[in-house]
Amino acid sequence: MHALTHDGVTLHILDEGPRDGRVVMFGNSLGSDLRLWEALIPHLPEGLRLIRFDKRGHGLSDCPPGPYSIEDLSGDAAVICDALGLRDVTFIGLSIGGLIGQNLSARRPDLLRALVLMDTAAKIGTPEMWNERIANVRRDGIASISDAILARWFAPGFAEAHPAEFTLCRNMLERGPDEGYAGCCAAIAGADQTEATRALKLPVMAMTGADDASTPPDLVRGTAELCGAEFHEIANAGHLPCYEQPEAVAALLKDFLDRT
Ligand SMILES: O=C(O)CC1=CCC(=O)O1
Repeated sequence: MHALTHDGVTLHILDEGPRDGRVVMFGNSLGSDLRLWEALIPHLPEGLRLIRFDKRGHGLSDCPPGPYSIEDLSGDAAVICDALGLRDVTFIGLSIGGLIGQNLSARRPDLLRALVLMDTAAKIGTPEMWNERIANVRRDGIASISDAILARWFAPGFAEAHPAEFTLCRNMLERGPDEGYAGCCAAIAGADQTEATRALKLPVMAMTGADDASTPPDLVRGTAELCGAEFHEIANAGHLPCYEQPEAVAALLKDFLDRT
C-alpha cells in the first residue's frame, strides 16, 4: 500500500522490506518529508520492515487547512499502523516526529514496542515563538525564513562541505506547502508531552546532534530523563543527524534494536 485516505486526508506511505521483518516506523521533522531518511536506510540492518510516511501538509500527503494538533498527527500514524496491521512497532521520531512518537506511545501503547527520540523533546519552544513563525510563513512564505531554519538543521561547515545535499534540503523545505508547515507549527505550539512521557513504560532511546540549535542536547537530555531513557550526543551534527551523520545514527539504532 502506498497511500490511504482517512477522514478525507490522503497520506503517502512507503512500506519497504520483508512483511515479516521487525517493524521500524519513521516520523519526519517539520519541513521535511520521508526522503529525510534516505541517507540512513542503507546503513540499517537488513531484514527490517521500514515504514515511512509524509505527515499531513508535507511531501505527497494531502494538505488540509490548518491548524493541526499533535493528536491529528499521531492519529494519522495510528491509522497507518492499523491499516497495515502493524504491531510491535519501533517508532523513530525526529523533532515533531518525536512529539508524534511520544503522543502515539501514550495513546496507543498496543502498537509500539520501543521508541527512539531524535532531536526532540516533550515540549519544543514556546507558543509565542511558534505563533510568530506561523505569522511569518503565512505572510511571506517558508522561503522568507528558510536561511534561519537551515542554519539550525546542520552543523557549521555542512553547507560548504556538501553544497548539493544542502541544496536538496533547501528545496525540500521551500517546496512544501506553507499551509502544511504552519499547520504543523501549531501542533508543536500546542504540544506538551511532559506528563505523558514521564509515564511511558516502553524502552526509549534519545539522541541529538551536538550542534542542534533547535532542540539542543540539554533539552533532549531532560526529556530522556523523564522516562529513564538512555541519551546519546552525536558529534558534528545539527538538527538532522540521520541526514548528516547516518553511520553514527545507524550504529546507535542497531545496538538499540538488538537490545529491545
Ligand atoms: O525549524 C526548526 O527549528 C526545527 C524544528 C523544530 C521542530 C521540528 O520538527 O523541526
